[in-house]
Amino acid sequence: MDIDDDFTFCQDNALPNQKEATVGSLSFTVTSTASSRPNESTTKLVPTQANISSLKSPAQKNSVKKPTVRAKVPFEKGYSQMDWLKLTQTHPDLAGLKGQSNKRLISMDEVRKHQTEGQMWTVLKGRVYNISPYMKFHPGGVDMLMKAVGKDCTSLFNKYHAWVNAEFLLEKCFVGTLDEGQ
Ligand code: HEM
Repeated sequence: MDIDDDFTFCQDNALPNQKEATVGSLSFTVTSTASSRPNESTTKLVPTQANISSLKSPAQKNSVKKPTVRAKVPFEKGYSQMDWLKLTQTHPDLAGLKGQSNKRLISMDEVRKHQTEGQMWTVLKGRVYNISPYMKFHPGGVDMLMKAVGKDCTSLFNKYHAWVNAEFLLEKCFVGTLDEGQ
């Protein structure tokens, strides 16, 4: 509300262009307000801080997304993905088969029994792997991969990285096919 419109705002003798007038027995103080208003065209409207933020569209507000935290573990020297690929090409028996065929069915019971150093088995998408040699190469860390040992880790695997080509990475660690009928 403007000062001039506010009848509670008393400015006795404060305004210019005042004169006395009478109508019958009543007398009034007549005040001309024509020149007392500031020139509105020169008035600047400066938005407050609160207004500035409310002027932003919702799209602008949410355009900066927080990055998803990825718990990738820095690899130890000699345990990069490149080192793993080299090892898969040079090691004669990463699966630890010792001459046994990998063209056989393996029960879940047998998988559960393989939880020792050198023989850590897991099931991924119906295939059984010895992940023991891959432990220190796993970019998600040893602790995470240990959760897969002796179990079917398919859902965990898909939860963290369904896009990873494990069939290729663990090709040389393949020990057999899970016997789904058991
Ligand atoms: C068993 C076979 C597995 C293989 C071959 C494998 C392989 C990989 C690879 C290649 C990466 C790097 C992914 C990237 O750079 O985008 C990775 C990261 C990771 N893995 Fe695995 N992984 C396996 C199982 C698991 C399991 C069972 C878990 C969880 C219990 C897990 C948890 C993680 C985590 C937390 C990361 C780091 C975060 C990320 O890259 O998004 N992995 N893994």
